[in-house]
Amino acid sequence: MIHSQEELIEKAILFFKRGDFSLGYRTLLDAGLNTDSENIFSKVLDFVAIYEQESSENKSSLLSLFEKCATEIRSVKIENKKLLGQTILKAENITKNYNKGRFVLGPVDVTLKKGDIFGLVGENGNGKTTLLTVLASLIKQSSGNLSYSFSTENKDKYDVLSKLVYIPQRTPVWYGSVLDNLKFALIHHGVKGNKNDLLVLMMVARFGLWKYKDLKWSELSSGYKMRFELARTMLRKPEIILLDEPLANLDILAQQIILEDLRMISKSPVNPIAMVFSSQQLYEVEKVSDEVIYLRNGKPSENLNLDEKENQHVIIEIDTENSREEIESVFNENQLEKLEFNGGVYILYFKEGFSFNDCLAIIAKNNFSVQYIRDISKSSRRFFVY
Ligand SMILES: Nc1ncnc2c1ncn2[C@@H]1O[C@H](COP(=O)(O)OP(=O)(O)OP(=O)(O)O)[C@@H](O)[C@H]1O
Repeated sequence: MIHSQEELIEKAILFFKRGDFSLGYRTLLDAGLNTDSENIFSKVLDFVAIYEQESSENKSSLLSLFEKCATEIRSVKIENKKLLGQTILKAENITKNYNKGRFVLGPVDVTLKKGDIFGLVGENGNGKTTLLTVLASLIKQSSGNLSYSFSTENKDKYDVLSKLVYIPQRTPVWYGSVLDNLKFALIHHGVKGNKNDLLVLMMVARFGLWKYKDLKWSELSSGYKMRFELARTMLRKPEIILLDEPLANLDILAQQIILEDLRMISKSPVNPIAMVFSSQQLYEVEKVSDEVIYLRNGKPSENLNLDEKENQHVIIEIDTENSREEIESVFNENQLEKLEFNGGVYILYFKEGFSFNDCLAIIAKNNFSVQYIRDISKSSRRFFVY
């Protein structure tokens, strides 16, 4: 976890030096954005123009310019307001009924702090969108309390909604170019003139839209549309972001970049944001989330703290060409408790005292052909088993 602007800049340089150029670049842009200084923005954008021109994958020739830019950013002292960890949203005993009780969400409790990133998973129709839209105050809960603690007093409902952004699964169509739309969004937020131009370009670079800034909605792929939504959202300086299926329709690389960006945004040492996002990409969700809320029939499952030690039994998911009989034959009855096959992968439940490494050793010794193996003992994946 990064706790200060200084650490963020150090990290950016380290990433770049190690050859993780894109991560270093995005981290540097985050640090630049934190300064909120037009002077710094224009210096960073000089570097951006060179970086974006560089066609080679290997950007190590730009290291000294990168470091120079980092030094400029470092010259702006930023007060550490210690916002990370402050409670910003509290939802207690929330329920929502549809169709005279045919679907009931909850009761659900959610406490979100700045810097928290929560994943929301569950099969289709289990209430993920309903919960997100209740948390976003877009629909009213049937019962329960919902409160926000933003850093400044909210004047009115519009004020609340500007600090809280909900990004729906199907984002609306917009007209004109990426750049013009972002400029317009920022004007709407009260920033005009030179600062508007610079800040928009910073955000365009930050979300990888530099080469696409003149394109229209219809010319962008799903991944870039999502990047645009994030750029537009961040211009509003939100304190809570709620995202419905941001990974839908994205290829694996785009998913990883968006997830890393969500993590970076939420864990910002200067402007940390509380975030909840729903997704069907279970493992990816678990990788970045501090907590996972798993909904089944509208109810959150208990015992889903991923760190909890309660589950001592190892459960593994394995994709292998070996047959059920072969699997059963290599584990003895003191080891394997249960074996399930859903047609795609096997789920093996082991008895207490048998570890994942014990399992790997037996599989290796017996020369199994393994396409894939994963320890799901602490994953919500185990709730998706029938
Ligand atoms: N406006 C509505 N009026 C009546 N029923 C609704 C309404 N919105 C959702 N529902 C019902 O509530 C249930 C939960 O829907 P919701 O969209 O919240 O689930 P979800 O987990 O987001 O599903 P998916 O993964 O398919 O997007 C479903 O049975 C749905 O039919």
